[in-house]
Amino acid sequence: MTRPVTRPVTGLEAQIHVPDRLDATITAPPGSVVAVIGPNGAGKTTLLRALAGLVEMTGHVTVDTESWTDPPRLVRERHLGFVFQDRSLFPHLTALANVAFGLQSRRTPRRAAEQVAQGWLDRFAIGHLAKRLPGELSGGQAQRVAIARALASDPQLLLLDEPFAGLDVGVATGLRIELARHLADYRGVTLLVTHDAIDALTLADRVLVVDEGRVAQSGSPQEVAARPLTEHVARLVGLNVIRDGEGEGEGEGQTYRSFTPSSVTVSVHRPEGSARHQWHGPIASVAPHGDAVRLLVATQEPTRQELLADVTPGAATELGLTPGREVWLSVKETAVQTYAADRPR
Ligand SMILES: Nc1ncnc2c1ncn2[C@@H]1O[C@H](COP(=O)(O)OP(=O)(O)OP(=O)(O)O)[C@@H](O)[C@H]1O
Repeated sequence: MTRPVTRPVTGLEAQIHVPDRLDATITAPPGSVVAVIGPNGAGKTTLLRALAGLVEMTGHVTVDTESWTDPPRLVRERHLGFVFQDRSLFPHLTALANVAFGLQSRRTPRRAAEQVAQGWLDRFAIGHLAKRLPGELSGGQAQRVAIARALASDPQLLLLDEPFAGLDVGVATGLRIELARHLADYRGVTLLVTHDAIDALTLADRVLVVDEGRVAQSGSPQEVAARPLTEHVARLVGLNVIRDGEGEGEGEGQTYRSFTPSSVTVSVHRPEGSARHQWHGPIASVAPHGDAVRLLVATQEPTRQELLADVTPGAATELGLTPGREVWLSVKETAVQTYAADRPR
């Protein structure tokens, strides 16, 4: 759906400070999809809620050259669509009326709003549930209504907080395809909080990594996946990453080393020689991973972090690789990628 051009479309520019919770700067051009990733409690939801006007903040939020913070606009005065984790559908309105609500509040006549709303519900395969109240829907169905509602009014800013969480795989896949189709034509800015590397890699043009209330990294999904700067992202993309010179400060100038779990050699005795990339510690967990067995090893000084190593099922049995077993890990120099952190943009 395209919106008539009534104002400049320049995207999002925001600087957000929420005491003790978040300090983040974000810019996103029109039509871009920014995946926001980071561990639990990092500040991702706070970022979205601050943009929506639901959290007290200092700084500024500018969308398509309009300031939403100076003077402060109420949530309902911000043209945004959001799906928060609690879904927050209006309990007394039917699914159809929930989706039509945003359109009507932007002066679309009721009949027309309901037609558009029905189209969205049909697209998400829940058209037959239009007359149900949220309390009569399953969690997954309510989530689809919430996503339909967020998209239907063609907002300037779309905020999706883990929209696929808790859905079964088939439904999530269908929604992803539908959402990707919609986002391809959407001229506003989308922020998508996700714990899924697939979402970040397939739906987003940019990734913003939030860690401990700060932006730890930002870049294209390919850049971030290839050169992760946080352990959390390394895990999401299935890599090991080690920060060199711990304690020497972080961010710009810091050097990182990354390598794949399959490049790690696991032995139960200290390997001969003095390989530069060698660690030692007990196995924390063992799990199947595709055709391999993936070990998580809690390495000791000086790295003191968990590293992944893939071994064949045969080797796992032969070497008795079970949790608690002490092992040595080593990696050849040629398998290690070394890079420096750029300043987060
Ligand atoms: N209403 C609140 N009042 C005070 N602190 C809060 C409030 N909501 C969240 N926090 C704190 O702010 C920090 C960031 O929380 P936030 O919900 O933004 O994290 P998140 O990255 O979205 O995490 P998750 O992935 O678990 O949803 C956490 O330390 C959290 O405990």
